[in-house]
Amino acid sequence: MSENQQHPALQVNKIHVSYGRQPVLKGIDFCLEQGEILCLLGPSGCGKTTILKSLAGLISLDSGDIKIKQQVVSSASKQVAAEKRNLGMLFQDYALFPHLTVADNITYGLSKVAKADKTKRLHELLELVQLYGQESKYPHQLSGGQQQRVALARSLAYHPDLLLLDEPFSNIDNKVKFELIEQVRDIIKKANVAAIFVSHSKEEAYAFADKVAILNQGVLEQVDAPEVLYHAPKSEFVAAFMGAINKVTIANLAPQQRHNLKEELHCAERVGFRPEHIGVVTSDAGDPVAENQISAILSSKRFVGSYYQLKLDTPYGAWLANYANGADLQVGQSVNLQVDWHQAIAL
Ligand SMILES: Nc1ncnc2c1ncn2[C@@H]1O[C@H](COP(=O)(O)OP(=O)(O)OP(=O)(O)O)[C@@H](O)[C@H]1O
Repeated sequence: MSENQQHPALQVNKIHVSYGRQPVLKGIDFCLEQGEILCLLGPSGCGKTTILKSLAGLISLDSGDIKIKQQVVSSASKQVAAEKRNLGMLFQDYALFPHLTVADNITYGLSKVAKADKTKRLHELLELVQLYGQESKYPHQLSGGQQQRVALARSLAYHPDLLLLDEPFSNIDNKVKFELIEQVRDIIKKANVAAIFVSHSKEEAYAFADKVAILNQGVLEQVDAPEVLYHAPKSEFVAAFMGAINKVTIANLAPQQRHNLKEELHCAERVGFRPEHIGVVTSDAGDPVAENQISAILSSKRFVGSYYQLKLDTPYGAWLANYANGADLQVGQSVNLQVDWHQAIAL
């Protein structure tokens, strides 16, 4: 095993950061392997940009430390200058030089490299970001996605140890965004560089990141693969942040519902389940309710494309359900619900 594979590319150890007397990061702790992509995700003001600035060396720490490739770059007593951290950066506005060609933009940071090596690296990078043949063009002659790939090639030019991406897809048209995300992900994987990505969008995080770190008011709630965050959130905040969730207090559940819960949930106080885990059975008012079903009234419905999102008044409160045949349902009608309790999670 090589040196790089044995040690994480990045270690963030219990960092605390304040602006004046206001604590903003409260003990953030995570690691990243070489070639791994982590997304920082959370509501506005939770501290995503502050983490990125701490990694970039633009903000000093109150305590804790940051190591890049085993070297401490930030601690309460040490601050390696931003330009000495060997970081690549990619921002939402590409920040390409409009008067320079693609080739000159890409090699901008390689001024101290010998000409032959620079040309070799340029060709490798053009190949990597699939812009061969475009090297003499100027930024305004390229699409937004192509410009972002030029910016990415520039940020990878000097083999950074860590790539920082600050909302790089937010200015890209939705129609081509996910294609670009896939391309950028492929490029980062080929370059085998560790990358930290800040985003507001769950969908971008799902498509781009290997792991997602969910932040809440300066605290890291959970770091996991997107599927784990969605299906096995460790807190109610993460559960709700990752998508709609129906909540129930177990003590209120009828015994025939409660006994379908997984055994390990029997000692939880509250459980939640996703709207896709409710089956909807239409019924006529007055029809008997089957033992495993719950009767409810449809309070609203919303067409969201491949299904309808139903809002239901149930004996346990308002729930959401996803239902394909929503066109046939009338607001105000009674329906019976069958919850897949096996999918419920502790909150
Ligand atoms: N220079 C500053 N001085 C004082 N407080 C600041 C400063 N920059 C940010 N903050 C505060 O620190 C907290 C975290 O801000 P930060 O920009 O890291 O959040 P964020 O998660 O990136 O937010 P957004 O998603 O809106 O960009 C917020 O409460 C913000 O108001």
